[in-house]
Amino acid sequence: MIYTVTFNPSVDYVMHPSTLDMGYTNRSTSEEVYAGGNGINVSTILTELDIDNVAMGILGGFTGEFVLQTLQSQGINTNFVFLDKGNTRINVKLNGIIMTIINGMGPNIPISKVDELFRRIDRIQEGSTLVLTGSIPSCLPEDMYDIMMSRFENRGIRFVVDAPGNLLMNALAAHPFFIKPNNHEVGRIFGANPETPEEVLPYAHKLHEQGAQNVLVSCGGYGAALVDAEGNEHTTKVPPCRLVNATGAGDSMVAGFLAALDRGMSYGEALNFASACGSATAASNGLANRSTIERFYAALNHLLADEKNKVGQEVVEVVETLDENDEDDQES
Ligand SMILES: Nc1ncnc2c1ncn2[C@@H]1O[C@H](COP(=O)(O)OP(=O)(O)OP(=O)(O)O)[C@@H](O)[C@H]1O
Ligand SMILES: O=P(O)(O)OC[C@@]1(O)O[C@H](CO)[C@@H](O)[C@@H]1O
Repeated sequence: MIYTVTFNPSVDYVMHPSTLDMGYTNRSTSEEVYAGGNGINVSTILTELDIDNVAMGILGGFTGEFVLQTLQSQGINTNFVFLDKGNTRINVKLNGIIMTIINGMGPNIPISKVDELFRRIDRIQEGSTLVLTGSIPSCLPEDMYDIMMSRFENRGIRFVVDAPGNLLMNALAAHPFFIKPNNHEVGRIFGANPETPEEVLPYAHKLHEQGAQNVLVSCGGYGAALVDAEGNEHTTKVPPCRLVNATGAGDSMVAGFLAALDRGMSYGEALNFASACGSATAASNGLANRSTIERFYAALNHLLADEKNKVGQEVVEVVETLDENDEDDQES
């Protein structure tokens, strides 16, 4: 069973302003509201792919109720601790000419609620996977993931960590099963500026040597690279597509990689499937649905096969058809 943990979930409020002038009233042409937060996004995609999982974390107030109800209406298994006071944050995504994001700080979380969450995690079985992903609210210790991995080590639990900077680096000593930084995060860690999958590979090897088993580095529209648990390297691409909203694209990759391994795919195939999940979300309003993921996976396999065979045109046609089908999906 896979368990995701989200310490600071959110209501993701996406607005589509045609202007964004500071100091003036700007108006949005449409809005969407989603249950968000990294672990919650991972659980949403896992559920979409029929992989058993439970979303855990801490919720509060009317916004917390919205998140819980949304997840339950999507058939996602939940196990959240509820705060006595304070509201789950609202993260505003201004999807205009350039995406501008304002993420809330989130409520104050008393340590008693963290203890309650830990007691629930204590009950998970040997062989489970625990996904620790996203930022930690400033009211909690910065080394929270470290604390958790120490508490739950020697219990036969696989850890997945997708977190920025020190949160990630501190976690390496506990040999997480899988980490997924993006190319910018890797660049900040090593004082470099890698952009492409080929450029991130040397840094992925370093993170592998420092303790992480599988290191998947996403590179936005360039694709992604993987140094797997055996130290073998793989790279992948994304099918050409129109970027709609990349919020949750990284989380979709985390879910896709775990789902693929669960289905018995090889590491290389799992990387391709993860990339299809990420790009399917980047090309969707909200997180991708299953049929979009499957079409993107087929398109990516076409692209990779075509590259091998040096044919090219067919891929463009497949993806153009995908774009049209996706628009149909979203309207229905
Ligand atoms: N412009 C794009 N076109 C196609 N696919 C994209 C694009 N941007 C992101 N993706 C897909 O999403 C994956 C993750 O993107 P990215 O490297 O930006 O991760 P991230 O920063 O962790 O994402 P986020 O924090 O937005 O969830 C990429 O590897 C790719 O599959
Ligand atoms: O403020 P954080 O915790 O760093 O990021 C939160 C967030 O931006 O990440 C998710 C996408 O990955 C969104 O659903 C959510 O709003």
